[in-house]
Amino acid sequence: MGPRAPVPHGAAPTGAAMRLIQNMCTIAEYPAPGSAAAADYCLGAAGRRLVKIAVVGASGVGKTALVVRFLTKRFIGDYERNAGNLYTRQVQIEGETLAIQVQDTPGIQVHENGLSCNEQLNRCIRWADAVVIVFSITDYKSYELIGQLHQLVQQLHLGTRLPVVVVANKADLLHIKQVDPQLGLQLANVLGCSFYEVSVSENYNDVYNAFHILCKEVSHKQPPSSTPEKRRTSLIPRPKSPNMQDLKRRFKQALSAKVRTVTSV
Ligand SMILES: Nc1nc2c(ncn2[C@@H]2O[C@H](COP(=O)(O)OP(=O)(O)OP(=O)(O)O)[C@@H](O)[C@H]2O)c(=O)[nH]1
Repeated sequence: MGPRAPVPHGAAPTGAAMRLIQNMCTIAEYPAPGSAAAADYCLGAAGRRLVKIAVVGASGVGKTALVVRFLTKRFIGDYERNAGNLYTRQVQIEGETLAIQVQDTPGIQVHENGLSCNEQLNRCIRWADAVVIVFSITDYKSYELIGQLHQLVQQLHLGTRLPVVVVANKADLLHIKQVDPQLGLQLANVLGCSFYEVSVSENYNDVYNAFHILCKEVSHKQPPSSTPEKRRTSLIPRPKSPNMQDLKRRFKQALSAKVRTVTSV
């Protein structure tokens, strides 16, 4: 068995989930921006391009289950309430291996006067290259939150169109459905987001596809030429072009020396 994942402060996935996920830390443990450790995080040992994804949504919609399913292909039914863990894995996108980091975020509570958006959530969204907004088809309030969360993403990324996918989870619980997944699709279309209806408990492929499409969108937005490897090669100094004046002068000197030698014979 590999090394145990560090146990984060506060609540976390159950022991079973923890043992499945090797490469994990909490937001608090994330290296400070600009530090050497952060640079390692950004590229990984192999210098791969990095895609950072934040998973947001109301409490209990299945965010942790979704992330764990994506990372391990397993559904682990029971999680303690989440304090915000960061997970990493690699994915193949169009022949390129990308390092991806997935940030699970604490569930949002809805109050009469709006969202309880703490600074931790804002920080996660600011940090992300792409966002998964999750709602549950068994919870109408979680559906109503989508618009506000999308707005928050836009506010925190002014001037950029961040790739966002809306995920309607718990598709297996049709008997207690409160939201028709069609509504989710319509809203996603209006917001210009991709949409997936999934059952984290019953299907891995849909979960994988939702993350895959985000990675693809991000990778298209960050052309490979911006990778540090490429930038490094462009920093290698080009040989200086020969100075023509200098060459001419030296040629003349050599010529006159030869003439002198010939005349002295
Ligand atoms: N039937 C069913 N249950 C699910 C599905 N996805 C998640 N669950 C269950 O829903 C409950 C909540 O899942 P979590 O992953 O903890 O939800 P969360 O959004 O991370 O919750 P917070 O940590 O409070 O934000 C758990 O009991 C899961 O087993 C699903 O697709 N189908």
